Amino acid sequence: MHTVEKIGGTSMSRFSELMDTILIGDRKGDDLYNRIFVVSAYGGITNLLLEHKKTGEPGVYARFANAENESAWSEALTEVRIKMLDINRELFGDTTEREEADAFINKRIADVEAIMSNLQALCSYGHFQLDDHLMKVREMLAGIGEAHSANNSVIALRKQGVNARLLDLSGWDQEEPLPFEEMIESSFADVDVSKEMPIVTGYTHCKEGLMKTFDRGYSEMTFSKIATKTGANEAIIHKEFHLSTADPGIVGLENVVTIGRTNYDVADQLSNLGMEAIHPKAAKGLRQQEIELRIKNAFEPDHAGTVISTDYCSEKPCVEIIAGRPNLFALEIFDQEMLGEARYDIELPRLLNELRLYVVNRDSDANSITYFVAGTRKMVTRAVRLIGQKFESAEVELHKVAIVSAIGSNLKVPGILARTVSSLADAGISVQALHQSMRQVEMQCIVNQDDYESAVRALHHALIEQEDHGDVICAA
Ligand SMILES: Nc1ncnc2c1ncn2[C@@H]1O[C@H](COP(=O)(O)OP(=O)(O)O)[C@@H](O)[C@H]1O
Ligand SMILES: N[C@@H](CC(=O)OP(=O)(O)O)C(=O)O
Repeated sequence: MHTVEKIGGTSMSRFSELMDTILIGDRKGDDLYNRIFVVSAYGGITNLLLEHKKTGEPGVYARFANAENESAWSEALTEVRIKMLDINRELFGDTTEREEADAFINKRIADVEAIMSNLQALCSYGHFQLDDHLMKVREMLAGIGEAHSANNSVIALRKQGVNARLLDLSGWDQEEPLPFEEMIESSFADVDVSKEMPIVTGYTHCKEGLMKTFDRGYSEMTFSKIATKTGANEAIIHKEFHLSTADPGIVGLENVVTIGRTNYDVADQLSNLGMEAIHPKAAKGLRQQEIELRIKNAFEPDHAGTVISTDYCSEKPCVEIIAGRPNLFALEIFDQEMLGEARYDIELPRLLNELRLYVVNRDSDANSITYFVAGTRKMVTRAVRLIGQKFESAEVELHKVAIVSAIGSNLKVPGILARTVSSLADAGISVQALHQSMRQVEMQCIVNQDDYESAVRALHHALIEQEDHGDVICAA
């Protein structure tokens, strides 16, 4: 029986520590095997290759797609190359391993650069449209990030005598794309996990287009598909911290409590806020095959971590996590013609979707609707213009906001809403809007962007630190 284990990008950036914890540690001989590792690109690399996941700042792909200036994307690609070579130097120093690692990535980057230049030249002729090829470019670029980290891991592990094997699913040099499941099956066909340690790229090139169907966070799709196809005993996601009651980076490692158990419903709420405990679509396959999912701290391998299951519900009602999402835009549409008119509810989400703006939440009253969206300012400004054109009597306003949210598998705590609002008021934070749905798994407060971190700290202090949870809420 084997496990499938995903290593997130932030953890991959601390690779030498991973060698001493999850990859090798004290393991010898057979104990090293029966583990399949799926790796993400090193932290920040996919952001540079595509666009920043949270702020939307353009990377190579976004510059190429916008085609504002012909050389902007190639300068950005050079920047990524330098960054990748820096990582290689840090990992391997002046060794032959470094030469091998550098040659691999230089070749990939040179190939993709040539393809992109040729495509740009071709599309200067009116018969060829850049838009028709953008998704392929996006996939090629994304795949380089994972090929880099996976190849380096194999080089480093082999040097330590581990029989690591690179499974490059990014489709380089492949003639025809296979369907997702077939791609996984054929890649594992001749792998003996009891004697080899597969290091698999988080990006899978496939007919359906992993990027098109799942977009960012795709490595979790590869991970869950491998777990279900190979019949894993357990699926494990390794992260930089334990899944905690709040971001340790904001409230301080000494104030957070580790979450021992939670359910997929809570994980979905976290993912909506951009903290991907697990990609919601990745969770589905694992759930259906009843494969247990565990989130672990990559640097504390002996800790049981967090087990996510379908039916867990905290016995005692309590807030389990304070999560949130900064850098959102509130797009407020006021129109007295709106009363009793369903057109707005139908057309506005469609327009936002076409502009690839992610709607985190919405609220409405008799004559206004506000969407809380994530995306670039450029796209949001475009949305404002298009809404104005479509609904002539509408007045559209934009505000920079953040969402802070209290989440729990059993949130039916008496008076919780009042405690939440008064803790923010006591911290001098003005609440711009408040959401709680009848299912009571989450309570969201909209605050000004500048108040984001202090709001997370105030809620964590009031709703979690006051409770006596010890080190772990419900140890796994
Ligand atoms: N509730 C939380 N528990 C643990 N980490 C959190 C939490 N909320 C936010 N974080 C932050 O998430 C970061 C990891 O981000 P993520 O994108 O999930 O990483 P990865 O690269 O491993 O996929 C950590 O550095 C941590 O600061
Ligand atoms: N590196 C990719 C894929 C991924 O899933 O990354 P991470 O595991 O670091 O969230 C991204 O940023 O989208």
